[in-house]
Parts: sequence; structure tokens; C-alpha cells
Amino acid sequence: MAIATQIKALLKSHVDGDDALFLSIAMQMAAQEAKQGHGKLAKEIRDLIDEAKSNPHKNDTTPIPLVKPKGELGHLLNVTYPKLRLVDMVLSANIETKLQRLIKEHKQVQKLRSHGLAPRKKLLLIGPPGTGKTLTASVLAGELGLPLFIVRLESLMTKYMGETAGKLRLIFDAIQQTRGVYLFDEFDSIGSQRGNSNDVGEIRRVLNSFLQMIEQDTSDSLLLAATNHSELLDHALFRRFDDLIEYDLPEKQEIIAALKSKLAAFKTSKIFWTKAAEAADTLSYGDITRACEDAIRNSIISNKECVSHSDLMFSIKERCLVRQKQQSKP
Ligand SMILES: Nc1ncnc2c1ncn2[C@@H]1O[C@H](COP(=O)(O)OP(=O)(O)OP(=O)(O)O)[C@@H](O)[C@H]1O
Repeated sequence: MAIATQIKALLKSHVDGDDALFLSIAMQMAAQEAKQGHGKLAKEIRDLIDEAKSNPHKNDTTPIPLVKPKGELGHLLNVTYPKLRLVDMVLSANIETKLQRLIKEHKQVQKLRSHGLAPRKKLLLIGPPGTGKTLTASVLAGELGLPLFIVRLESLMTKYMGETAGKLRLIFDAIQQTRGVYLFDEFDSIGSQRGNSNDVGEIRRVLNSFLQMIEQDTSDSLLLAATNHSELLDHALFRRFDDLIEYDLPEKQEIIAALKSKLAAFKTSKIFWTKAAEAADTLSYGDITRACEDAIRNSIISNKECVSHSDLMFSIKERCLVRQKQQSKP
């Protein structure tokens, strides 16, 4: 049977991501077993080595098999397999740099680990609605070939708040067991420092459980928390995250890029992009997406072959009115 030093060497080569050394130690073990008369075991090890050689890990982002949470976990997590890429987003230079760095770190996780380091993996995403926080989670999952798990907060925060810490435990066990991108959307409902006076003690307990679990997490999963209300977050939370990404409404050039990208699926006649961007300057990316979809939909329904400048301006103005009404609500 294999001796402890060989097992140690095997594990070390695995941690270092040194496949050649791993297989060579395994070959030595097969030879040793054969010498000791364990022919069947030796053959089984050699067959496994042959299989590993003919099917090497291509890189660290080999897609993992499809998973679907079952039982209680199925109520808490919603899984998808996004195919989106960074190029599908319009990004400020600052956010793009941060996301590219994160993707590189996760694609080269073994290299970092061989130096005793871990990739950045706990991100706090803050910013107004429709500015790309959820889209970022999809893009990271798409770029890394990982499943995206969105935590269903309405199932987590039941009226029986005492159950919430147990449910959080289930989620953190899944984070450990299944590598993926895990998004806690509307995170302020857990991370808030306030709460109404009845449940403030319970919310505090849930927050403390979350803080403990995030601190103890040693998985290779990415853990994202997104909120539109960073001002409500407990200050203790900020330092538990490896990076903070701040989203904002798009600037003029970003609006133009978003309009062009969202209209790309349909023909357009001459559009005055700067004028359209000026009209849309209070809108989020989410609103711009809807305005473009409205304009395309209207053109199709009216049997037009393309979206004209006035069609687009009409849809943008409609969206601006919706936004104004939302903002005037108390
Ligand atoms: N940076 C972006 N580039 C291109 N499209 C974007 C971008 N951000 C958002 N969108 C578009 O807007 C839609 C809504 O964005 P998303 O759901 O990511 O917003 P959010 O910040 O998570 O909002 P909320 O806080 O309301 O959940 C996306 O599905 C996408 O079509």
C-alpha cells in the first residue's frame, strides 16, 4: 500500500498544479504495488493514469457539470449557466480593470495557491438600480465557465427569523461544495445596521452569522453581495470583502455605446447619437435597454424595416417620464 510520504508528495503536486509530477508519483506507486504482488491494484492505477493523460485538464476554467440544488437548497438558490462575456457590458475603465483582474486571478488560481495566496473572491457591488450589478455576476460566471447561484432572499428571510441562520449555513455549505458565483442580491436586507424595532435583534443575529460564515469561507467560489443602499450597510461588513465595486449611471460616451449595442440586433436609419445620449442622461443602463427594446418593438409592430432617430427619441422620452414618476414617489 502507498506510504504516507508518497501520499504527501501526491497532495503537494496537486496543490502546486503540477500534473506531470502528480502522474509520475502515481506511476512510481503503481510500480511499487506491482513489485509487492498487487498486480490488480497496479493495473487499476496505470489505467487511471492513462485516462488522465488522454483527458488532461485544459485549464482552470473547465466548465463544471450542471448542478441543480435540491430540497431546501432548491428554494434558497436559483441556478443559471450564463454565457455572457465582459464585451457584452459597457464598463467604465475602473470597473473593467477590476473585473479583468478578478477573472485573471480565478483563471490562474493554482498559480496563486502555489505561492500561498488566494484569488480575490468576496465582492461588494454597490450602486443605483439598473447599473449592472446583477449583470456583472452573470458575466463573471460566463467568463469563468461557472454556474451562477442567486440567493433567494425572500426564502432566506422568513418571518420565522430564527430559521434564517440555519438556512445561511446551508448556502455556505453549498458555496464550499460547488464552485460557482454566488450572488446575494438586495444584500441590505441582511447587512443592514438598522431594522424595524421588532426584529432588530434577530437581524443582528443573522448579520453576525453571515459575518462569521464569510470569514470562515475557504472555498474557490466567488461570493458577491449587491445593494442599492450601501448607506444602510453595517460598517463591519465593508472590511470582510476583498473588493468594493461602485456602479453609477452611465456618462455620455457610455450611453452612446449602450444605445449602439442594444440596437445592434435591428436595423437603424441615421441616428444622431449625441442628441439621443443627451436625452437619455438621467437613465440607467436598465432603462436604456428597455428604451431600445421599446423602439425595436414599435418598429416591428408598425411594419417598419428599421428604427429611426425619432422612434428612438420617443422611447427614450417615455422612459425618462417613467423614471421621473418613480423618483417623485416618496
Ligand atoms: N454596464 C452595462 N452594460 C450593458 N448593459 C447593461 C449594463 N448594466 C445593466 N445593463 C442592462 O440593464 C439590465 C439591468 O441590469 P442589472 O440587473 O445588472 O442591474 P442591477 O444593478 O443589478 O439593478 P438592481 O439593483 O435593480 O438589481 C441588464 O439586464 C442589462 O440589459
